[in-house]
Amino acid sequence: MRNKEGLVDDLITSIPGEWKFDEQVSQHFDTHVRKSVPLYEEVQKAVIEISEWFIRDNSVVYDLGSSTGETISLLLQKHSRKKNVRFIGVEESLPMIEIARKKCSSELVQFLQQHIEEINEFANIDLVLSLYTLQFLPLWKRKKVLQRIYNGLVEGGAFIFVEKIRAENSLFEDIWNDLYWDFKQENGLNEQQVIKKAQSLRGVLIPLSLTENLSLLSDVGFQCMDTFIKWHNFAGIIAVKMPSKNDIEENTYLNTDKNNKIQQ
Ligand SMILES: C[S@@+](CC[C@H](N)C(=O)[O-])C[C@H]1O[C@@H](n2cnc3c(N)ncnc32)[C@H](O)[C@@H]1O
Repeated sequence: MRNKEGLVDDLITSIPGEWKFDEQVSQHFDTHVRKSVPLYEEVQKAVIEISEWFIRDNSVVYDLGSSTGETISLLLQKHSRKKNVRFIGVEESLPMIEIARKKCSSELVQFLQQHIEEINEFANIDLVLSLYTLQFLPLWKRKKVLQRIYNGLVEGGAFIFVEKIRAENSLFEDIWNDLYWDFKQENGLNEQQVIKKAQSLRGVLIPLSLTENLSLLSDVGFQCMDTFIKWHNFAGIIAVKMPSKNDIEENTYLNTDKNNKIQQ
């Protein structure tokens, strides 16, 4: 049975270790993701709500791994009254982008068919999102991408990402996995499909624990982070770029200078 193609959902097939977001997956992605990712809609809703704190007129927003454009279409609606907010979806799969372009037809939205790790520089960004996507990057690329995100954010800008995670302890790893498989079956996937999907993701989806994700963020410079959602082996994290110490010192100096002038 090894290396045999099998159904991972009623209309999606895959081979062990070869999960891909190809034409077939893209066509059925919006239904498949709701069957296989817990709290998918609640997470979208939470991210859209949090975005209010970071998006204003003229903001630039990136969605890394934008798939069928679900998040960007919700952001477009939410911020429609603001002026000139630009949304950039980065996505390697062309079939995904074709669906996303139909869902989000607005001159404010741009979808780039590109590998996230090939974006060498982000600049002056207010908000970067990456939902269920960094987990697909090999570990050695993940930190580089996070560093570029941190460098490209304006001070006060945020990075929000959601990932499948490993438990901190093997006891919980067992419980979370069993509950996750129950969740999938309660949503209509059968046992064979659940096993086939797990096989197809081998070596493709590489989760880190919550602590490992937080320490990667801290390694690249983020000092202000929190978890905004957690369901067993899934977590949503927000990290905000704070002004650097040098900038604070510079501001203090400027303020002191200003104060001196006022006193003179
Ligand atoms: C699970 S889906 C993301 C779901 C989407 N963010 C949402 O909330 O509906 C992962 C997406 O990331 C894309 N992707 C994976 N690795 C990528 C990479 N290195 N560069 C660009 N896109 C990537 C896949 O093609 C896929 O569409």
